[in-house]
Parts: sequence; structure tokens; C-alpha cells
Amino acid sequence: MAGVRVNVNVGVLGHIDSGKTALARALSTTASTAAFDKQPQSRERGITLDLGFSCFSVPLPARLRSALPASRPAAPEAGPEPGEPQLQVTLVDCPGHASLIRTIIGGAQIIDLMMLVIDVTKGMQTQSAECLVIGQIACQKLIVVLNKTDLLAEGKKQATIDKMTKKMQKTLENTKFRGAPIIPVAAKPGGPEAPETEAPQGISELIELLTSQISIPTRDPSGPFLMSVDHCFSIKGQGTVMTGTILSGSIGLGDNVEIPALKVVKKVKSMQMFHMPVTSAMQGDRLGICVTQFDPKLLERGLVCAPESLHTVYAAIISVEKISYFRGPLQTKAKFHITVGHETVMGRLMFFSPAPDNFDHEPVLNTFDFSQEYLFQEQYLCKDLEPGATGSDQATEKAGQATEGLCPRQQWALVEFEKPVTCPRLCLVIGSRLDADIHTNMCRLAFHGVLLHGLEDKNYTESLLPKLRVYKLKHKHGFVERVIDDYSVIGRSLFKKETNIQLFVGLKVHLSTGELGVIDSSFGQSGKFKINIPGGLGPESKKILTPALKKRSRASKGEMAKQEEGAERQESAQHVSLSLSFKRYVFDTHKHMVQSP
Ligand SMILES: Nc1nc2c(ncn2[C@@H]2O[C@H](COP(=O)(O)OP(=O)(O)OP(=O)(O)O)[C@@H](O)[C@H]2O)c(=O)[nH]1
Ligand SMILES: [Mg+2]
Repeated sequence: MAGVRVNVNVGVLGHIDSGKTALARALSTTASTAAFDKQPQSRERGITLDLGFSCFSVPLPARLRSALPASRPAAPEAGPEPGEPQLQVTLVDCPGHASLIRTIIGGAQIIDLMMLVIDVTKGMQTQSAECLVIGQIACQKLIVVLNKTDLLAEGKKQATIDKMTKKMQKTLENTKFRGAPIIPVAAKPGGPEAPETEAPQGISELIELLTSQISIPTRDPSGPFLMSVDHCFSIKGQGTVMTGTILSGSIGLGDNVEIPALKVVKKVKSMQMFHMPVTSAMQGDRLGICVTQFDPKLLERGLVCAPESLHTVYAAIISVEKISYFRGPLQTKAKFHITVGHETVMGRLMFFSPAPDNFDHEPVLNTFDFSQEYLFQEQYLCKDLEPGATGSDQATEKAGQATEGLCPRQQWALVEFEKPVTCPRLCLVIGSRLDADIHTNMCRLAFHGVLLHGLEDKNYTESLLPKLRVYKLKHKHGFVERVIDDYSVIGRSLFKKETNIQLFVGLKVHLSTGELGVIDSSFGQSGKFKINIPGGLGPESKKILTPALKKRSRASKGEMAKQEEGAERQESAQHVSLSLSFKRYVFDTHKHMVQSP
């Protein structure tokens, strides 16, 4: 097994200024003196990676050797590499927040462990919380690093560390990282002004912890090749080299790769892993690909993939899960920053849920079923909708449709992007409000989900959306004004004066007395209409409706005003109301009104 190296990716995340970069630097340096000194030939600090990437190697722990698949490249082409098998830890140092989200989503499949860096003098801060949220979406394992312990007063140091450790344990309690290890360090004791000779503290212990926590994830060579490129440069006489991490699939020498952003296809001339030529590589590997006749200036970072494996979408149907820390509702028509694959663009949302009978359906996270009908929602439905939001009729209409406080097991959104995005199928989607003031103590991450269906046609509103059967439930209420005969009545207050009642002719209405009526025609000029009652009015209904009629006719013959009032009151007490319900499909250009049979 001599010469084998295995790569794992560790994300370094945390609030601004918590010391992520200092920690990445300290780890790389400490590791190279501790681990490489024994092997002078390995003194190199690994591939010089793009900003934000650094790496170090330690001897591969015995625990992990058995986990090595036999097919791992043993880098034999460049001659045997002496010494023990190595574990290469690639640190992905996440800088500012916006790029943080992109980096993490881009690397979601390849970050095997996340280090959450906490400034021990500050504790959890807004972005530490956001990182924890991202970690829960994208990562399986976590280590909390309490940094800057040198700033703690000497006498109270241990007590403060213990207190913060307890606090962090409590924070993790409600996350999937419950019980994750927490370790104190000082990545750059003395801060920026301190001399370089000041040695970091606790780093060897951290490396030990990291090595004990890391597991080599199952890598999958199947599926289309996709690589996230973080560096692109030319080598004289060779060609252009793109380095990065393979997100999915595998690649072999001589394969064609596409640079989707530029719509060019190139043949792989040579490949390197850990400075060694290789003939194949797969998911999780850090790789350099050499192609010819390609200007490195055209690509700084981005995606490289198997030809035609990515798609460019103008809109998408995504599954949605709200991030519970996000305050405020997720409203239809609202705009969010949507991170899809490696791009973040603005997108406008329309939420929808299963039809009420399907609220209990098992969530499906890899396809979208166009044959089903879905219920339009003014906003994402969740249990913590503000109290009262479902109290009044009007509010219910605002909050959602026909919910009665129930939450479906799965919800979706249609996202319409401000500009088209290129992404892999079924990629992770995160919605956020990156424009929110970072100084307010608010989680900017609003929801996450999976891109289930991309709309690739620019004219999707005409070509594809009509196939999306999302409906609104409409309810209208009115009253029976008077009886014409046993089989017909006049209705009022269901429509506005200017409504074209013709459109509603033939629709069924229910009388509060139980009869079913059918709208027959408009009646007069004030929005009244005639209703046919095919089964005839029941005797009880006639009794309710007729006295009012009589009294009114008597009143019109000049009864005393007082009595007239009484009659009116009686009439309103004996209202027979009308209700009209129908579905209207949001993307039906003809705006048909559909009633269930
Ligand atoms: N006293 C002390 N200062 C530290 C320590 N680690 C980092 N610093 C200082 O904290 C400041 C921020 O450190 P960085 O490593 O740049 O922090 P960062 O988290 O990478 O910051 P961003 O990338 O901007 O989010 C710098 O001035 C560091 O010198 C430490 O252990 N002790
Ligand atoms: Mg930094």
C-alpha cells in the first residue's frame, strides 16, 4: 500500500474574524513540521490551491486503511512514493458570507467534515449559527473549535473554556451534531501583531482529533462527471491545467470534458493527483486536468463536466423545507437569493402544496409528478405561522388554502430565475436573503431543497407551465333573494355588478338549505342572477323563503316603518345563503373554472 494517498475535505466555517484563515494556516504548518519532518521528501505543502484551499497530510490512520477500496490509485506511474500511506486533508477555508454559501453548496457532496470556528471570547454569533444551519443541510460530521483562548485571562482560562464548551454543547443539542467534539485552540496567539515565532496552541491535539473523527466516505464513480474548478493556469509546453475537486462521477485519460460556461469541449491530455500522473479519478478526489488550446484567462473558477451533462434552466420546480431559524414567512411572489449548483441568482417564488387529500403523502425527493394536482399557497405552510394568521377567513386566505392548521409532509415552489443558471440535475438549492443587514441578529438562510425539475425552454411560461397543475380554490358566497317558482330562484351578492355572469353559467351552487342549483343566467343589471334548482326547492326551504317575500310585499304596500324594519330583520335572520366553489388553474391561460363532479 506504499505511496497511497487519500483525500478528505474539511470545511472551515465560522463567523467573520473568528480565525478561520489563521487556523487553516496553523494546521497546515503544524502538520507539515510534525508529519513531514519524518519524510523530508514530502515536505511540500501539497498542491498550492486557490485562495481558500490549503492542505496537509498525516499518516493514514490504521483504522482507515481497511476502508480503502482496492481500486484507489496508488500513484505508481511516477515511481514508488516511499513511506506510509497518507491522509491528505484539504481545508476549504470559507471567507465572506455570500461566497461561503456557494462554496459549501458546491462542495456539499465532498465536504466530509466541518470545523466550526468559534471566537471563545464571543461565543455563537450570527454567522456561526448560519454555518451550523448549512452544516446540517450539507455535512455529516462536525468539530467545534474554540479559538483565541490566548485572549482569556490566565487565572480564569480553563473555567471560561469549560463554560463555553457547555454552552456549545447546549447549542448542538437541538441539531444533528448533538455530542460533537469541542476543542480549544489559539491559532494565532497574540493576534495579528504577534511575531510569527509565536507558536499556535492546541493544534497537534486538533490534528489528532480530526484524524480520529474523519471517515473516508463512500465515493461513487457512477453518474456524470462533474468537477468544481478552483484554479486554472497554463504550463509552458504542456497546456492549460484546471485543478479542483470532483463532485460526482469519474474521469479517464482521453475523455472529453465540457466547460459549460464557455460551451467548449476539450480532450483530457493528462491528469495529476498529488503531483502524480494518473489515468483515472473519481468523486472526492482533488485533481488537475491538462487540456490544450484553452486560454486559462477564460476560466477562473467554475464547473467542468461530462459533455452535455449539465442543463441551463430558466425556472425550476424545487422541493422546499423552511429553515426554522428564519424569521418571517416565505411568501409567494417574494424574491430570494437562490443558490443552485455553483451559482447564486435572484429568483421569484410560488409555493404550492399537495392537494389536501394528499397532505400525508410520503415526500419524494428525486422526481416531480406532473400528473398530480397541487394546491397553490400564498405562503409556505408551517406550524409556526403567526397565531391569528388562520383565525379569520381573510387571514386564512392569506396564509394558505384549505389548511386548517395542517401541514403537508412535502411542499414545493416554482422558482423563476432572473437569469438562467447552469446546474447539475437534482442539485441542492438554498434560498437566502443575502441583502439582509449582517449586523442584525438574523438568520439569512430561509429554506433549502432539491431541484426536482428544471425548465430549460426560454418560453417555459407558454410551453411548460400549463402542464403544472397548480390550482387555487375559490369560494364565493351570496344569498337567495327570492323565489320565482319551485324550480328557480334569484340570487344576489355572489358577483360584483360588473362581473360577466355569462362566464359562470352552468356552475353549481349550493344552497344553505341543502339544494343544489345551477347558475342559469344573469338577472337585471345589478349582479343578480337566476338559479335553476333541478331537484326543486324543498318544502322547508320554501317556508323559509316565502314569508320574507310576503312581508316584504306587504311592506311595500305601505305598512308602518317600524313593521317594515321588523320584516327586514326577519328576512335577514332567515337568509338562505349560496356558495359557489371552483378550482382555477394558475397556469391555465383560459382561466377555466373547474368544479369537481
Ligand atoms: N489573539 C488571537 N488572535 C487571533 C487568533 N486567531 C486569529 N486571530 C486574529 O483574528 C483576526 C481574524 O483572523 P482570520 O484568521 O483572518 O479570521 P477569519 O475567520 O478567517 O476571518 P474572515 O475570513 O474575514 O471571516 C486576525 O487579526 C487574526 O490575527 C488567536 O488564536 N488569538
Ligand atoms: Mg478568512
